[in-house]
Amino acid sequence: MKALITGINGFAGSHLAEHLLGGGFEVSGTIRSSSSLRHVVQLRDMVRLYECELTDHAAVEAMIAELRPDLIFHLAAQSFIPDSWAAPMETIHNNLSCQVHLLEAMRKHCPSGKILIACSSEEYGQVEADEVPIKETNPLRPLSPYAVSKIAQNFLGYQYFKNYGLHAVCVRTFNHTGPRRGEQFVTSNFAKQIAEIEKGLKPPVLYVGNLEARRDFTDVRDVVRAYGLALDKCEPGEVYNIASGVGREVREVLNILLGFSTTQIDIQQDTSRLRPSDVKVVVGDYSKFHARTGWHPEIPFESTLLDLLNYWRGTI
Ligand SMILES: C[C@H]1O[C@H](OP(=O)(O)OP(=O)(O)OC[C@H]2O[C@@H](n3cnc4c(=O)[nH]c(N)nc43)[C@H](O)[C@@H]2O)[C@@H](O)[C@@H](O)C1=O
Repeated sequence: MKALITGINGFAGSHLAEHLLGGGFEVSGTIRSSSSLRHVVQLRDMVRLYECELTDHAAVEAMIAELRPDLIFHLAAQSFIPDSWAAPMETIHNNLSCQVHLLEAMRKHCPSGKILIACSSEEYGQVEADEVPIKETNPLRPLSPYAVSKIAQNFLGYQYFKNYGLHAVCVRTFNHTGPRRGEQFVTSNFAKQIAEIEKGLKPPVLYVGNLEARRDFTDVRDVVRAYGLALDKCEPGEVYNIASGVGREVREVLNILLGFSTTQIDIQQDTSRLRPSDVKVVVGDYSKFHARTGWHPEIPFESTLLDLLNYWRGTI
């Protein structure tokens, strides 16, 4: 069975590659010409890499026509929310053009393939206190250009299923983390700062943004397992939450990470890390996905954070 991962050198993409290789899949993945390959370097001999700019429709069509994958895991995206306020059109254009190019190429060259579209809990946006934990049926009230782009990706999957019968499954993944998480995201950013302070590479001050936001974190290794199950067992045209069901304040995340270190560290708010709007509470209900697949997150959050901190301790 041939699987294609867009953004294989990314955080989730590299973990998914390892998971699928373990399951006996023939794995290919897209990278950009500027990619460093650092997350897939150890897999170089086991995966086939396509240098393919997904915003280029001819390049995508040529790749899909050649490979004709059975499964596509579409993970590549501009995924850092603050960047979407700084450059909204870039996020919208990037996330939508990649999606349309893949769906069009599939329709022509591998119409019986399956595609997983990595969408986001950000689609729910403004969530009221009585709507938590959030179900897939919750209204979508997006609060960032990124959220709007993910809603559009989500509905493109639905539209291609309805129009052409393409097997498109959308997952709304809540926050996830673990080793290799990009350093701009909160868990990784705090962990990297701690590792730098421990090594004396920066003064003992850890900068933070809004510590009051409550988020639902899952280990990336549980998330990629869910992605495999989604294409194996879920209904096309449908959307599924992937979450842990547990909400934690960012302050709690910080305290867990600090608890792994014996170094004395001061905390300081950096106002440039605050956002034009930050959803207060995001906690997901994953019962629809569980009913279909039997999936539960398995890795304790503390282990995830320790693995992440140790990743930075070994990287910098
Ligand atoms: C589901 C969703 O998940 C991710 O988006 P995100 O939630 O924006 O992730 P994050 O790690 O940047 O922020 C989480 C929370 O943490 C707060 N926060 C406090 N202090 C800092 C801080 O210093 N840095 C950052 N980055 N955040 C901070 C920040 O204000 C926010 O409330 C992406 O995968 C996205 O693609 C996606 O789909």
